[in-house]
Parts: sequence; structure tokens; C-alpha cells
Amino acid sequence: MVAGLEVSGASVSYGATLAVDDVSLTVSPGEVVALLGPSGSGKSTLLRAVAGLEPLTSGTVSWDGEDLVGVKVHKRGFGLVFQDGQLFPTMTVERNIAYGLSALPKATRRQRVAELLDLVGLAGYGSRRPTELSGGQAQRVALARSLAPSPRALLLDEPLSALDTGLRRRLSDDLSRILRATGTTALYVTHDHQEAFTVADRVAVLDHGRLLQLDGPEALRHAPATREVAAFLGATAFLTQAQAEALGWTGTLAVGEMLGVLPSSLVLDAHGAQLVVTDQGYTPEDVAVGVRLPDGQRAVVSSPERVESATVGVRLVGGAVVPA
Ligand SMILES: Nc1ncnc2c1ncn2[C@@H]1O[C@H](COP(=O)(O)OP(=O)(O)OP(=O)(O)O)[C@@H](O)[C@H]1O
Repeated sequence: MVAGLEVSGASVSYGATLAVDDVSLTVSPGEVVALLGPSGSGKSTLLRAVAGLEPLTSGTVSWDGEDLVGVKVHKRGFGLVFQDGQLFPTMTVERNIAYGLSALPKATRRQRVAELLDLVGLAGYGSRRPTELSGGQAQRVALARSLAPSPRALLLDEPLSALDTGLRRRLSDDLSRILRATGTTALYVTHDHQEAFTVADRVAVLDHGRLLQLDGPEALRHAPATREVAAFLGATAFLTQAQAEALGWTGTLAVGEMLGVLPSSLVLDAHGAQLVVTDQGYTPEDVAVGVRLPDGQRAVVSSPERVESATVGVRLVGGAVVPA
């Protein structure tokens, strides 16, 4: 028996669309697993199936070995957080958080609400209405409300995606801290790589309803299971040992392996291989310089400034090892 959440051979169809295709995964107690994938990859459908909001076409969802198929949403013991926290607009923040705590004596309830407000950094906001909160504050309240009844697991569907980028980064750090401080078991849907890698212990990469890989951030970065996963994580080119060495790489590939070139794999080096600059784009931190590799593939190197010449010297210092 596997403790925690176990999804086994789960499929969900909408008519002819197979939205989730034979997915199996486990989330151990206290673990946070992110479901990451492009739009339409089946992340939300899988989460909704775990929540009981979507029926499985086949497979099972269980908790501590107890089959949950047929168990109603509110009987599953999971907390849910959605993109728009769906707070009750006429209730104060305090009453929103206390919503699932009606069984507790009043004093205990108050104490629990105060604890949660403190946990999400909103002590003193209890008497406000949701309309008097910023988007980020509202999502913090939604999180506090879901955590209040101490659910056995939290299911979060793009909880930060309605927020602007800066706030999303800060809140994903906070979320990660809060989930760990409370030892919460969580399944977390996002299409944002950075958010997934910040919040989760392990990341499940989905595409076309299939689970491509489920691993820790380190393993995903350095050893993606397939070229498909590497490309999704940002690899733009795949090199043989000889091609990598020609760019200054000093590592060794085993037979049947290739090196995926990520944006962090190349550095500027005046004495390195001279490559044609194909395009340049500003990011808030740097200039992403597109270069043409000798075999015609495109890669990206980070530069502090715009490159004014037609070619630039680069050296390959790393990459993701993938099966050829
Ligand atoms: N209620 C529905 N009826 C019919 N098809 C649906 C329904 N919900 C989702 N789908 C289809 O199922 C597939 C998976 O959708 P899902 O919303 O799970 O993807 P997602 O990875 O969460 O995407 P996004 O990041 O855009 O929210 C898509 O092809 C989608 O069009």
C-alpha cells in the first residue's frame, strides 16, 4: 500500500478527446508535486479528476490505499485553490477563512483564523472584505481558507496565474514556504516552469494527456527522459559528442546519448567558437542572443549587452544529457 495520494492508470475523455491518457503518479505525505505542461496538456483535467470534479474513464485515484472513485468531492478531504480564489464577496476575510471550521468552538476557531492570517502574512486584515484586497492578498486568503480545516492534501489549479509576473515570483516563494511549514501534501497545476521548480519537490511534465516524466528539478534539468521533455524545458539544439567538443565542451556522452543545449549551456568567450548571430531579444535581466550552430541548429546565449558584430565567440559549458 502506498501512503498518500496514488493515481493509477488514470484516463479522462471528453467525447472523442482523450484529455488524460493513462497517467500514474504518487504524491507522498508532505510532498508537493507540480503538474507542468503546455496549454491543453491535461493538467487541470487530471487535477479535477483527483478532486472528484471529473469522472475517470479508467484507472483509480486513492488515498492511503482507499479507493476514492465514487467518493464525492467534499468527502475526499482535499482542499481546493483555483486561479480566482473564489472568496465569498460579502463575507469578511475572517469569515471566509473560518468557513470550513464551523464544527470548532468559537474561541478555537478564532485562534485558528488568526494563526492562518499570520501564516499567509495578512495579520490585521481579518475584517476586510474581498473587494478591499489586492489580487495577491485575495489568493493568500484563498490559500488560508483551504488550509484552515487541515485538509489531507491541497489541490491547486494555477493559483497565481491571474497575477502579474513580479508578484507571481514573490508569491510562489511564499507558497513554497507555507506548504513546507505546514507539511502540506499538494498537487499543483501550473504552466510556468519557474513556478513549478520553485514550489514543487517533484515536477510531472505532461503533454497531450500523457505523463512524460516525473522527477526532481535537478534530474529534470540535467537528465530529461526524452528530447521532448528537454525541448519543453528550453533545449533548442541537440549535439553529438563531436559537435559538443567543437564548441569547447569537456564532458563525455555515453553511446546513445546527446547533449541538449539550454540557454544556460553557452557562455560568451572571445576565444571560443565564432558563431553567426541570428537574432537578439531583450529580457529584464539580459539580452538573449540567438546563434547558428555549425550544423544549422539555433541556440541562445545570454549577453549583458547587445552584440554589435555579425558573429560572436561562445563556449559550451553544460547541457542536458538525453537519449539520442
Ligand atoms: N469540459 C470540457 N469539455 C471538452 N473538452 C475539454 C473540457 N475541458 C478540457 N477539455 C479538453 O481536454 C484537453 C485538456 O484540457 P485541460 O484544461 O486539462 O488542459 P490544461 O493543461 O489544464 O490547459 P491550460 O493550461 O490551458 O488550462 C484539451 O484538449 C481541452 O480542450
